[in-house]
Amino acid sequence: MHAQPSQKYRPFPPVNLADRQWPDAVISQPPVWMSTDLRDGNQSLFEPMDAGKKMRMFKMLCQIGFKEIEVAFPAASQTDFNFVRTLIEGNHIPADVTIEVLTQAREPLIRRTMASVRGARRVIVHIYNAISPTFRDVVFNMSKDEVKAMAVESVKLVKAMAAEMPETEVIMQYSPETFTATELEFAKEVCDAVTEAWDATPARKVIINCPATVEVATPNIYADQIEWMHRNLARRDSVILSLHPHNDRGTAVAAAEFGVMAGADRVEGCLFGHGERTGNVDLVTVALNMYTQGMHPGLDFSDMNAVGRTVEECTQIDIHPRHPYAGDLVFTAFSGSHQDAIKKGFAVQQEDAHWNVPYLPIDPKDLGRNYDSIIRVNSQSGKGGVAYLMESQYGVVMPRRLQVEFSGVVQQYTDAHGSEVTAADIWQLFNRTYIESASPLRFHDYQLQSQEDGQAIRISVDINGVPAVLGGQGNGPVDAAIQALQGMGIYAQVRSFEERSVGASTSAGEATACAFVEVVCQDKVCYGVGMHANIVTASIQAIISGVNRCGVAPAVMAKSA
Ligand SMILES: CC(=O)SCCNC(=O)CCNC(=O)[C@H](O)C(C)(C)COP(=O)(O)OP(=O)(O)OC[C@H]1O[C@@H](n2cnc3c(N)ncnc32)[C@H](O)[C@@H]1OP(=O)(O)O
Ligand SMILES: CC(C)C(=O)C(=O)O
Ligand SMILES: [Mg+2]
Repeated sequence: MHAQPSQKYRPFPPVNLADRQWPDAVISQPPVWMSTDLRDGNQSLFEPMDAGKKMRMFKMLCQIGFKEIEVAFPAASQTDFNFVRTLIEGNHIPADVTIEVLTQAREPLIRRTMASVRGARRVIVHIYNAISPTFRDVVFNMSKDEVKAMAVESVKLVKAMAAEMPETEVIMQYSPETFTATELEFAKEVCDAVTEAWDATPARKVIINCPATVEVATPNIYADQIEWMHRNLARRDSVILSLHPHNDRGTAVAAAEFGVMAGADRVEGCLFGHGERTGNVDLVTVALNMYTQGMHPGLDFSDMNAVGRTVEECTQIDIHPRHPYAGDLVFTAFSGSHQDAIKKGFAVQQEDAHWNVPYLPIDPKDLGRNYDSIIRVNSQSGKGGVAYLMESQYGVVMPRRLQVEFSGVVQQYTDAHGSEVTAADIWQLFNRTYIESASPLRFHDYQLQSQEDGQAIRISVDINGVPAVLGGQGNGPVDAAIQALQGMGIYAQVRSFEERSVGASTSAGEATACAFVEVVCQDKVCYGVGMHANIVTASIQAIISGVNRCGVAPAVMAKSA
C-alpha cells in the first residue's frame, strides 16, 4: 500500500542525447501522411464501421489527399478481409494511393493478411510486435532474442510470400509496438534486424514506424528517442522513419511535430484524433498547424464541415465543439475584449495581405467556414461584439457612443436571461429600445415648408395617446423639430447627429437611411435612432426617440392645431 497514490508511478528517464539537434530544427516540408482511420481508428469504435461506412471514409481520405491509407486488419474479421478484396476487385484504389494492411507477427495471421491483398498493384504490409520489457516479461514471456526473432521470422515470411505474387509491389512496414517504453538500443537492434531481413535498399525502402503506443513522457522525450533512432539506425538511407503517436498525455500533436523536427519522414494518425483510448494523433491539427506557418500540408481541408460530418457519421462520435480547427466553437468569441479585437482586425484585414486578425489563427474561409458565428453574445460580451453583429447581420454601423449605450441595454438583458442572445434577439432589442419607443411621444408624420430664412415644420404625434400637432421653425428640419418640441415644454439639444445608409431595409421593404441623434434633455444624454427611406423622416424619428429615451414628460399637453 502506497502512502501517496502518486508514488505508484515512476518518472520517465531522460534520453542521453546531449547534442540533440531537433530543438533548432524548422519543419520545412510536410511529412508523408498515413491515415489509420480505417484501422486504429476503426478498432477503437463502439461499433466498427461496416463495409459502406469504410468505403465512404476511404473515398473521403483519398479526396483529402492521403496517398497511404491503412484500410484494415484483414485477419481480424470477415468484414475487414472483404473490404480489402472489394477495394482491389472493384478497382477503387486510385493509382497514386497505396493501401496498407496490419497484422500481428504471427504466421497464420500473416498468411490470411497476404491472401487479402492478392491482385493489388501496390500494398504496404504492416507487421508489429510489442518489444518493451513489460511485454517481453508479462505478455509474451520471451527473451529479447525471441522477441527479435518473432519480428524477423515474420518479415522473412512476408518476403517469401511477396516473391510468389510478383504482380503486387509489397512494401514492408515494421512497428516495434511499445517503442517509447523500450530500451533504445534494443529497439534499434530489432529494427536493424528487420531492415536486414527485408534486404532494404534506397530503392526498396522499409518503413520503420516507431509508435508511442502509449504516450509515456513529455513530447521532447519522444523527439529525443526519434532523433536517436534517426542518427543510429543502420542503413538509414534505406529506411522511411515513421511516427505513430497516441495521445494519452494529451501531447500527441506536439510529439508528432517534434518527431518530424527530429528527423522523421512520415506521420501516422487519424482525423480528429480517433483511435484507441485518448486517440491517435489528430492529423487535421498537425496538418493545419503547418498551414498556419505558411506551408501547404498537401492535405485538403477546405471543406472542413463536410469532412467533419462524414467522420461523425462513420464513427458515430461527435467532434468536440472546441476541437482545433474543426469544432463548432473554435471560431467563436463570446468575451468582450476578444470581440472588440476581432472586429477591429476584420476592419483592416486586406484580401491579399498576410492574415492578421487577432484571436483567429487561421481564416475560417480557408476551411470553408463562414464568419457568421465568429462573434456570439452573452453576459461576457461587450460593445464590440454587439456592434459587430449589428453591422455584419443588419448593416447598422453604430456611432461609438451609441455602441456603449446599447451594449448596456444588451448587458441588462443578458444578465436577466443568463443565456446567449442571438443576432436576431439583439436586433429586436435595438428596435424595441430605439425605433419602437413611443412613450410619451409617438411620431406619425410631418410637413416641411421652405421659408425665406429657414424651414417651418408641423409634426403630427400622439402624446401619451392623444393626437397633437407640433409646429416650429428653424434653419433646417432638425432645428425646426427641436423648436417644435419646445412648444410642448421639451427643451432638447442635439449633441451629435449622424446619418448612414443601412444594409437592412424597413418593414415596408424599402432601402433605409438611418439617423443617430444624441439628445441632451433634462440633464440626461440619450441616443435616439430613426430608420426610414426618407432621411428627414429618419432624423425626426431619431429626435423623438432620443427625447423619449431621456424620459421627458411634456409640460404642456397638446392641442390639435
Ligand atoms: C497497438 C495496436 O493497436 S495493435 C493492433 C491491435 N488491433 C487488434 O487487435 C484488432 C484486431 N485483432 C483481433 O481481431 C484479434 O486480436 C486477432 C483475430 C487478430 C487475434 O485473435 P486471438 O488469436 O484470439 O488473440 P488475442 O486477440 O487474444 O491476442 C492475444 C494473443 O496474441 C499474442 N500477441 C499479441 N500481440 C502480438 C504480436 N504483435 N505478435 C504476436 N503475437 C501477439 C499474445 O501474446 C496472445 O497470445 P497467447 O494467446 O498465446 O497468449
Ligand atoms: C500497430 C501499432 C503501430 C500501433 O497501432 C501502436 O503501437 O499504437
Ligand atoms: Mg496505435
